[in-house]
Amino acid sequence: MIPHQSPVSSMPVLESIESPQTVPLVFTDVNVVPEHQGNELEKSISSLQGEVLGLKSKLKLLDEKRKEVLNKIIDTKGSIRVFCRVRPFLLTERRPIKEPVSFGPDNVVVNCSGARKEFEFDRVFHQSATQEDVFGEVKPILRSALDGHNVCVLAYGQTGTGKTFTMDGTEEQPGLAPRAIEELFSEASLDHTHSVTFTMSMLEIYMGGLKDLLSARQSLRSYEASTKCNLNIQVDSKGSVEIEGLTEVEVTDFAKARWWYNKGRRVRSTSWTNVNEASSRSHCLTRITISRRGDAVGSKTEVSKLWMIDLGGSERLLKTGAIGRTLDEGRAINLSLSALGDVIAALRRRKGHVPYRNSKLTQILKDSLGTRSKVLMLVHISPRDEDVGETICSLSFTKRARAIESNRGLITELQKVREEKLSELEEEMRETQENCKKIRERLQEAECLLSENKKLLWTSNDSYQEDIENKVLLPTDATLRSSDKLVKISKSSGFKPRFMTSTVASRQRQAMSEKEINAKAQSIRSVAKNLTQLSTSQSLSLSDSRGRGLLRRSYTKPLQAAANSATPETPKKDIKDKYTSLQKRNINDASLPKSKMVTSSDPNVRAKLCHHRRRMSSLT
Ligand SMILES: Nc1ncnc2c1ncn2[C@@H]1O[C@H](COP(=O)(O)OP(=O)(O)OP(=O)(O)O)[C@@H](O)[C@H]1O
Repeated sequence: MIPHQSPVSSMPVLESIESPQTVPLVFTDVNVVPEHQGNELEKSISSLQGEVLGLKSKLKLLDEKRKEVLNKIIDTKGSIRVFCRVRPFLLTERRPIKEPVSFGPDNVVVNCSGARKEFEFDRVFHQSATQEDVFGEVKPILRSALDGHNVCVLAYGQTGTGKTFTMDGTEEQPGLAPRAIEELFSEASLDHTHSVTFTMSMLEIYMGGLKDLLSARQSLRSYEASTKCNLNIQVDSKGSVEIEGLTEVEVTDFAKARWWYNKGRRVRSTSWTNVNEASSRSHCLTRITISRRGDAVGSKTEVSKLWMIDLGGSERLLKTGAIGRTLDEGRAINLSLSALGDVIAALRRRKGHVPYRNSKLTQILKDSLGTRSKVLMLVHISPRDEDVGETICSLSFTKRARAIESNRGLITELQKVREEKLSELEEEMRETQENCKKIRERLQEAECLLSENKKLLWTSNDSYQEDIENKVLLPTDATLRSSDKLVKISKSSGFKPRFMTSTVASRQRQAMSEKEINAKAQSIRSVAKNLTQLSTSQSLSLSDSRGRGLLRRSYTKPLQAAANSATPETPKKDIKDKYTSLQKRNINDASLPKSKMVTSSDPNVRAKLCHHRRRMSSLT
């Protein structure tokens, strides 16, 4: 392995041959990179390349292991996990003397008309639980999505119990969806063996129809627009579900994803009900499609989906005071929730026939609610005594889902074995992740060093080539004095290896281009000077960025001063006259390149000139 040192510092030989004189001396080459250095660089590069390859394959193996262990953990815990979140009392709500709902870490007890009902969950989030606490439980399942599994996170519950709060959150307390998207990007950025891309879609199931929330048409925010949506649900031969015509946007970073997500949320249908001021009247589905491809040649692309679903409120229609369309919306929501319950019940009984076709919701989720996928359901309940009836309904619904993987029937002995297995797996997972982290860090270092060394080698080869081409061979003391082609230079004179300094040819080229720039800048200056006296609304374009740089340096202050002095009191006619005469001069000035001609915001004038869009202010 190559020692960790910067490429420039990989020249200890220079230090060791210091002269014993009072002024310490170091030596460097003049004409060419010493052969031994070039060889060292090449050796270092090939060794680093080997190391990078080795680390990548190690990382791949560890990643496979991590995937396997995570899968085992999720399977042991249950591929359908059900959590319960209890909403805190709102400021407007009266707190009862005896609260009807009490909870432990993994159970909820509801007291209703003297009867006591108990429900078990994988975890219960109390009123004081933060968004971060909830996200902590969702995180591992996101890793599964990146590993190629379809994942479904569903927020279920009565209207006004906090489903939207959990999924979307607020600016200060972001919910699961934005946190999950951010986590996906951060995890993907750590993956050195795969390239990962994300696309995003959002849709709403409203009154039994599908509404594309990211479509340009939806900005109309009208009901009519939604009914015009024509999205068909298709299932391919592999059982993968696709929605024909659904807008899918590629999101390259978290900021973009967040922007699209907020756009979709704004379009969602909400209306006022007795229970919630901005009640969601539909199921809102956000889909992140993850495409993951290995770096190795011939690697296949794995595609998986992460669904984040804010279900419409399950509700007793009379209680919400719904009439007219709101009543219809409530009915549609309840129908599809009941279809979802049926699907889950069928999966639980492992029945051959699963009634996916009974609602759009279950049709869409067909490939994400099955055996190979991971499901996380968050049931939301209200702490109020007025809501006890709905609370029991919601808890009973999720009890069906949980029963698919329920451990209730297991005897204590078996449960103990399961717990032990889980803690072993979790320990294995921690170790694997730790190893992955170490290898990733070393890989990053090696890749960085490799690219620096390559750059160095490339620069030195390039300089060498230039010198040969121009037949410039400087006679030096060094060539005479030393067989290893070194020359004395003072240490204090800012030592640089030969291959890091400019060559004669490049210096000549630089001098020539500077001359050219100066000439161009001279003509530009005269134009700019006149121009700034006119108006700041007029524009100038320079095709030569180097000239622009020069102009910027020399004219920043005068231009600003001129712009400031071009006060609103300056008579417009005067400006126009001056400007027109200047234009005539410039148009006739053949020496002035077209791209440097002056243009005006006046359309009549502009027609005669080149099309320049850059504003004067952009040059300052
Ligand atoms: N955990 C919580 N902490 C603080 N406020 C909450 C919490 N959960 C919900 N709320 C508040 O309760 C109100 C209702 O929540 P939200 O709109 O999320 O309910 P919902 O279940 O999505 O309702 P609907 O089904 O009608 O859309 C909101 O004002 C929300 O801010």
